[in-house]
Amino acid sequence: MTVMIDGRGTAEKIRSQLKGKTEKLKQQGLEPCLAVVLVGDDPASHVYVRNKKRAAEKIGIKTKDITLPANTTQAELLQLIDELNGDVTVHAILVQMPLPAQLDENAVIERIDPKKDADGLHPENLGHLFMDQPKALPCTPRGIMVLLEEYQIPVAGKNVVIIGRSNLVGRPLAALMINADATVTVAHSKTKDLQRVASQADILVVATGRAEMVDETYIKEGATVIDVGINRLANGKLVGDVKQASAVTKAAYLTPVPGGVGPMTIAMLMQQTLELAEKSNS
Ligand SMILES: Nc1nc2c(c(=O)[nH]1)N[C@@H](CN(C=O)c1ccc(C(=O)N[C@@H](CCC(=O)O)C(=O)O)cc1)CN2
Repeated sequence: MTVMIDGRGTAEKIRSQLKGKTEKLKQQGLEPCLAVVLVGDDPASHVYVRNKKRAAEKIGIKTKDITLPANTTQAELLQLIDELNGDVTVHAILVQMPLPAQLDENAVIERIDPKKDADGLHPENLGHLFMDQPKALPCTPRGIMVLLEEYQIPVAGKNVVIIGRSNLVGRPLAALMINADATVTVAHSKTKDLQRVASQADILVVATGRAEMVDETYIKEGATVIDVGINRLANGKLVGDVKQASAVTKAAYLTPVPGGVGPMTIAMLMQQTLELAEKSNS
């Protein structure tokens, strides 16, 4: 029988621990503050940002909300980031992705002070991760590692296959897995015989952005399957990149969608905000 990995419950547990940590910081005179920058009208981004602000509020983290129109220029956004970098009351900065097409995401991420990089996506922080000396970490990959730890799923010596090579998930997760002594394969749209590659995995992470693409033919008997996808179907139903009903015939562990990796991304963002605030004080 497949164990469904409860990301929502794990995130809730982490959030309640973070609440205590926030209270302690406040007693020391430090009020942790996360700046949340949202540009444009992408409906999913609005939902995620709202959920992030709610999570912060529940924990006691202050947010500074900046919503900009879809026609914001690169110069305007960079100027805003410069202001947030220089604002001593802001400890962490998050720019919600994706940005409208006229904006250069990499240049925006690079402008954020690495010491205020809530998403852990600045090249300096990715460099520290690749050197196995992590500082701020990308939130979704970090959340996946915490879930594996929580369910005592060993990583060292295991074959890990990650389908997807994005800067947000695939690439940093590969580094985290290598640092945890896994043998890692990163597969992508040009990978030949993907089913054969995927079915070698003890831990299969799917981040393709293609609804229910992966079924039991990609999965080794007894594997752990981590579904990073979030796709809204025409009928409004939310599904992952893994066909869950098919995956349960093979997987020993599986993350659901919703309620798996997504809530962990937000919990890790909160944890990182507190860590950055704490470090700003030392
Ligand atoms: N700056 C960033 N942008 C984006 C990131 C990121 O980590 N940093 N990741 C994704 C979106 N994302 C966070 O921003 C995110 C996506 C989904 C969830 C989540 O909790 N999903 C729920 C379902 C929510 C729904 O009803 O739609 C779930 O899976 O249970 C959290 C965060 C791209 N952009």
